[in-house]
Amino acid sequence: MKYLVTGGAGYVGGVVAQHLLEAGHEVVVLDNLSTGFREGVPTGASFIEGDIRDAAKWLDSSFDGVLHFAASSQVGESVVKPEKYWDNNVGGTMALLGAMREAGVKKLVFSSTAATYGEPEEVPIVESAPTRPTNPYGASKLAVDFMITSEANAHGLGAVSLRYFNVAGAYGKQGERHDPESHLIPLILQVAQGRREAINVFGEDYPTPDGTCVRDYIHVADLAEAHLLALKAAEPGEHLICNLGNGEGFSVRQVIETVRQVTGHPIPEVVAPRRGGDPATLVASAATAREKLGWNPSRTDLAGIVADAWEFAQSISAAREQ
Ligand SMILES: O=c1ccn([C@@H]2O[C@H](COP(=O)(O)OP(=O)(O)O[C@H]3O[C@H](CO)[C@H](O)[C@H](O)[C@H]3O)[C@@H](O)[C@H]2O)c(=O)[nH]1
Repeated sequence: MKYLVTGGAGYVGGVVAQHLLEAGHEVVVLDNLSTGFREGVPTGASFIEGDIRDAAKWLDSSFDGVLHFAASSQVGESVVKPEKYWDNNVGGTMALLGAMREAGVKKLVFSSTAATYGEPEEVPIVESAPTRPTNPYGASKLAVDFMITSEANAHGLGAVSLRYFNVAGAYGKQGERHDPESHLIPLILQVAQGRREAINVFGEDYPTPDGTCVRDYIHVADLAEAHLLALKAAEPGEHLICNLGNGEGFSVRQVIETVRQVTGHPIPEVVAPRRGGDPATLVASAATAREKLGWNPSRTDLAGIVADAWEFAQSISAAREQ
């Protein structure tokens, strides 16, 4: 099959593109390199440097489906620059859906997020939980989910939205890196590398066992496998929404301790004020993904996830020093 992967020069999109190639598919990556890296596009994929708003230039009936990752995805930035999120995530996806309709491409897998739920009433979170996003990033992704449902109902699109919890780890040459770095595991690894003195713990007075925020960390390769299963499960005229997480929560302090064990570095920590908009606990129920996609994550051990992230962090530092 031939698939368009938007955002395929980014972390998750690149890993999914790699999995598609390994499964024998033809892959065309469309990425404007605003946050992605050209070298992250897997070998064997064709690459178009371009914007999703112009997808109609390249999308034609030779494609069997689209996997859509291209988006702005920084929660903090979305609060100060909401217009960027409505424009890129909502406007961009509207253009992409229009191009798909014109070209007769009827299958879509969309990268949605746990941020669509906001502060949950109950954990683990099921897909029928209330969606009350606490920031424009989550709101823009929720708006896209609604857009996709209506496209499926009106025009027969077969779609699956995958709501990711905290994606981590690495696969092949793709790992997590942002500029500036803002995510917990890569930041702690920078401390282990001596590039940062200490890790800030954003709040230790949450209603959790050790007072720090609890998240559900999922290996990027397990996440990628769900996308290939979603392509098989997508049915014309239907929009399926599935959470992707391991169903087990780890606190910020547990993650720091795991990084100490994996890297052998002491990792000093500094308690800092809470970060705005952080829910105390986000843990997925992935029962829908297991039942409807046949998904069965196998890399659920946090130390293993951190070890893969550590190997990637070391490889990019070695490349930087050359
Ligand atoms: O220096 C840091 C960085 C993070 N944290 C804490 O570590 C946890 C994880 O933070 P991340 O920034 O790594 O991840 P988030 O849970 O905030 O974000 C994830 O979930 C969001 C939705 O809520 C978005 O989908 C986002 O892209 C995704 O990475 C949070 O409690 C955060 O407060 C710290 O204590 N110190």
